[in-house]
Amino acid sequence: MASPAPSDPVVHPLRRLWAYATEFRRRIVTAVVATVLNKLFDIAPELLIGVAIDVVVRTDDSFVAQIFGVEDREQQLYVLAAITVVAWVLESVSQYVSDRMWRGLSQDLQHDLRMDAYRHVQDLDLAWFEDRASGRLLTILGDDVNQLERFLDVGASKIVLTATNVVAVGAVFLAISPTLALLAFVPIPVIIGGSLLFQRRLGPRYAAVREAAGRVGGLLGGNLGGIATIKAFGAERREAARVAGASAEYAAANRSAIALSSAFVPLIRMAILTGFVVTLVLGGKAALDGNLEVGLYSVLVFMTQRLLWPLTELGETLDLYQRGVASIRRILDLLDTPIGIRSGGRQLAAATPGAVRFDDVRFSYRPVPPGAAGPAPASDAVEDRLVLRGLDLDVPAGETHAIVGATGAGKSTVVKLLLRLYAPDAGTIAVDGAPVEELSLPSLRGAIGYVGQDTFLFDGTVADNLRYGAPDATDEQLRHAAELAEADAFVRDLPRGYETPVGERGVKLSGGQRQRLTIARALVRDPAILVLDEATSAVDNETEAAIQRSLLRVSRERTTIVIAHRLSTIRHAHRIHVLHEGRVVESGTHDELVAARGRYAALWAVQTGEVVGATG
Ligand SMILES: Nc1ncnc2c1ncn2[C@@H]1O[C@H](COP(=O)(O)OP(=O)(O)OP(=O)(O)O)[C@@H](O)[C@H]1O
Repeated sequence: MASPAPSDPVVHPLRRLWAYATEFRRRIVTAVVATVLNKLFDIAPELLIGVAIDVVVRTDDSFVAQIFGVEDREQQLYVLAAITVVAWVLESVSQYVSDRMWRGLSQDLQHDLRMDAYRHVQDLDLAWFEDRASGRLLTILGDDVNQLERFLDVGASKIVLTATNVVAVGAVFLAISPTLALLAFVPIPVIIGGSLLFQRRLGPRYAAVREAAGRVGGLLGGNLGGIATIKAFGAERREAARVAGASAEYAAANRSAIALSSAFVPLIRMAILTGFVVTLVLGGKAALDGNLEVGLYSVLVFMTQRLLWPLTELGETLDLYQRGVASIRRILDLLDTPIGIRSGGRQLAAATPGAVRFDDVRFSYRPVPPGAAGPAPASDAVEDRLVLRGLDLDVPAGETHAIVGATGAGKSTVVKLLLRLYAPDAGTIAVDGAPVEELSLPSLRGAIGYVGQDTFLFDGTVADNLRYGAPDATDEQLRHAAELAEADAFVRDLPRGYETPVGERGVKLSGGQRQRLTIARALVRDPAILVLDEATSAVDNETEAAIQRSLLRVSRERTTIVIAHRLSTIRHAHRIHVLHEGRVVESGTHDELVAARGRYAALWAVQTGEVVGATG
């Protein structure tokens, strides 16, 4: 979609949608025109009935006789029949066009909006996601987009139909009898006012229904995801009772909304009755007194029905409108969320050497927004929250460096900054001399093979998962990477080898198997920089030793950054950096650091069993 939606929340959501939907404007206008024509042809038969009565009553002085110059009554009726057929056909054609247009629009627009919103969400910063429940996002991308679809499918055309109806029928009334028009229109403000009142009172009840539906959904999602824990703790009955409670609340909320909404149409019917009776009696008297043509009288009686009946649907239409508008606002607000981390313009060469450098990098997960820092005390608070406080790191191309430190020291944060999952508050991070923010995100992330602590696999086959970062990789390349990650042997033993489905999040594999596949997945890309964050923590000692040997081989050809708690796994690194309180406090080879008798030496002593005690 070309033009961005105006981000001013004061602008009405429909105007924002209009601004967004540049490609659809012509179709929207066509749909509106078709709907207006459809309504006009739709009320034509009532007019024609009046004209027919006019023919019967006034014969050669009739309306048809005057306009078409046909004097014979039978011929006048043929003329009328011809006009009726034409009006009927045109009504059908315009209805077809109108339906096709609105339905087509609703499909295309909902598809575009959903995809734009989804793409936008994918580009948003990780920090943004951490502040939001994924359930709410799912609601916007799912329910809200569907709500917009329903509004365009049904609501928008109903609004146009109702408006056209009031204007066209009102014009007929005014032309025939201004006094009666006034009387027939009296119920309209009552109906509209009543509808709005109903809406206002129904609104909170519908909101409660949606809220309750959200709770049921959230509970079901959480329980199905944690089914193993539920079983392990024997909590099935308790959980079933919780779901039953939430489900009953949902039903109760719905019942309360239904009780009110069911009363709407009967009440509106009373208002219509008034209008109808007034037209019937007063119009009838005028006809009897000879002040109103019989044909016109019949038109008015039919028209009152025409005018007022569609208004019974006003409540439903307003409901669709309100829900649609609320959904449009939520979707467009999401689309207007600014992207913090944008792709740069520079490309890294495919065979970039992969030197990594951090210079005086400061970072906190909760940066104080500019201008919102407030007076002096804020700076202390910010200082407290800093995870990295002036980090320097120099990893020359092709070397293997390790980062160690206590849990929570900020080791994973360092590699997340390198991947630009977050942006530093100060300092620079560069790959081969290029600041990461100047690099295109795909080329930066494409140069890094990342194996995180979270061994996330997608619901697909082993081969699908291995190809995730390199869709064009050959079977041979997959096998080679799997061999390096000590995964090939167990994959071959799986029922369908590389074509075995791994299940949602890889649940059909063991923790160690998942970990080995995530390592293989990173190696398939043959990246210039390999980042291993606790990559072997879930495998047994034997497998770990085997993976170590393979990694030693692969790390010779590329820059490797390893984060590990088990120091035995990184003792051969070119350099080891000890992270403490947001800075590198010691750097050197294993032997140098042990000899220096500092923090690293203390950690090493604990792990080799020489000393038992706390370290940090
Ligand atoms: N997304 C986040 N939002 C807020 N704070 C975070 C977030 N991720 C990490 N932190 C905090 O930042 C600090 C550093 O976390 P980090 O994951 O980098 O530590 P680590 O050294 O890798 O720890 P571990 O060895 O346990 O993996 C911790 O205090 C942690 O609580």
